[in-house]
Amino acid sequence: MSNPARRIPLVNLAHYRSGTPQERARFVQVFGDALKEFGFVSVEGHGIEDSLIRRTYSDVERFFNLSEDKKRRYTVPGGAGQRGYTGYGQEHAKNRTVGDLKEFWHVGRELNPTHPHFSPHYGPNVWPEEVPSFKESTLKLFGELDLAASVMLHALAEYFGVARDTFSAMAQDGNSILRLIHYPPLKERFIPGGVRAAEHEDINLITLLCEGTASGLELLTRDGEWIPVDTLRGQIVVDSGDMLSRVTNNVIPSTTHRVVNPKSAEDDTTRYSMPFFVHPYPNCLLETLPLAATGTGLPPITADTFLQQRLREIGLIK
Ligand SMILES: O=C(O)CCC(=O)C(=O)O
Ligand SMILES: [Fe+2]
Repeated sequence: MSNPARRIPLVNLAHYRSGTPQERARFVQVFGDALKEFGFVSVEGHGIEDSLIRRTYSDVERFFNLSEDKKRRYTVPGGAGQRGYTGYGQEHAKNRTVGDLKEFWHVGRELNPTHPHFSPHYGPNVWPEEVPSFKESTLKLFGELDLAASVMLHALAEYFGVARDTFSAMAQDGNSILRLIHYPPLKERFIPGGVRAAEHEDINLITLLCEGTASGLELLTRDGEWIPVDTLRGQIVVDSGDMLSRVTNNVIPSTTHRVVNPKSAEDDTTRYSMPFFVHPYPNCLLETLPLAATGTGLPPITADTFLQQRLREIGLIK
């Protein structure tokens, strides 16, 4: 059952960046409470130009309109889908075997191989020669989302009353990834039993989702109710992932969400979306922070080991 009357909280990032002390404090409170209680929050005033989002979607559409043969040339062998193209049905949610009804492209951070956070597991990017502007638009969007994310992570640290860079330092020059997703109409491609994105939790710290081009995203509330998430123009939807849950000792649990299949032939249109997964640097130790939690939490693990485990569980490492 989904109840369209419930809406996730909305905050304005400009209030945190340049508002009055009261506006800043209010942002911190609403943002933190929303992640804790809902696992999702909508953010406006994020400063990312609408024209950049349009331009990126247009490049993404041009890429996915290429033939299968051309697209497959950009799959990186042995790369666990972390850069370039991953084909339709390749990824499945943890604990499922049927692949999701989507294909996607991953853009990673451009790090020099001599950088201390460079890991041979993740890099370098590849670029589709058929869409010359793809590199510029996606890297620019990557940079802007990265910046917005670090501001949000500052606010989250303030929420917990810990040093402002507690979370942002984990993600600084980290393994964040921009995922450009194409969900074709079901009448064109379908896998029996498949879902556009079966219910799952994101692996990373937080995810920033620019508005999708069609509806379908739903979240599972902490009390077990599926509700639709509107990804409106001008707003970024933010959700909490497993790594944040781990370092906060589940004070901020990760949030289960999914993208449901179109419900009618009329709704059976193409959907694009662009989640930006904020990841720590590979050697970052995910250990329980001394926040308000009780108990000691799970044993420390590096972000890299954790991610490799999860990539196996979702079928990207065979
Ligand atoms: O397409 C969307 O709106 C969400 C996709 C998603 O949840 C994911 O790729 O982890
Ligand atoms: Fe997700």
